[in-house]
Amino acid sequence: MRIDVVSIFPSYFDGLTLSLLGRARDSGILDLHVHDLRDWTHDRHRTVDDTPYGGGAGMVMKPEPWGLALDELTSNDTRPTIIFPSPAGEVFTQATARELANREHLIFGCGRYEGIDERVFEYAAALGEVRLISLGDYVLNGGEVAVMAMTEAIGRLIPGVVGNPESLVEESHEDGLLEYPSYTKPAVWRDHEVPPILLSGNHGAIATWRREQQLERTRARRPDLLEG
Ligand SMILES: NC(=S)c1ccno1
Repeated sequence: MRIDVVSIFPSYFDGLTLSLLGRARDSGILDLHVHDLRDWTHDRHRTVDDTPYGGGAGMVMKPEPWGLALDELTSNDTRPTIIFPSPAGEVFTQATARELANREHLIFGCGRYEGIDERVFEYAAALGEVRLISLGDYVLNGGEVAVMAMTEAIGRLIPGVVGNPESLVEESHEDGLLEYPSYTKPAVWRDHEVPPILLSGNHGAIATWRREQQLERTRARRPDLLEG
């Protein structure tokens, strides 16, 4: 999979050289490129924003640099998926991550200021599948943090990125429930004991207990996941 990220703060993504995704990039499993939107400006000040038509506070990202960036980044392929993090977008879930992990080419566009000129999304629709996606109902200062989160959630699902694919199965949201609690040595820590069932060696009983824990935690913390 190829991922292109466009931002006015490309150094935000230095963290994507570390750990699993860093190793996936080094091995060629993940072909990730981070770009500075200002590289597609042509004025002395490398301007990417201007005042909003209709008035209002703040600045809006100009369409021209985005148009040039998208033209260049989509020139070699069929129809990439072009994702813009936005509090006005669909909510990102594990199902979204699984869906997008099957794409060949993702382009992430990080908005800043009061957002990107709406015509960029209209223009991009002719170049690929456009998705406005939100991490949740809150506002960030820009899309970079959201792209870091989405890139990790998607990247870890790409075959070969995580050493043991089994570890991807029993995770929160993989089966629509929250994951069960995990424990490791010592069996007693500061008078806190590991649940005895986990020391029993009875794998059937352990599996049943873990499922019960998943349901109990989901009912308590995320009852919405059990509706419908
Ligand atoms: N909630 C999201 S993803 C966002 C992006 C920018 N501001 O909020």
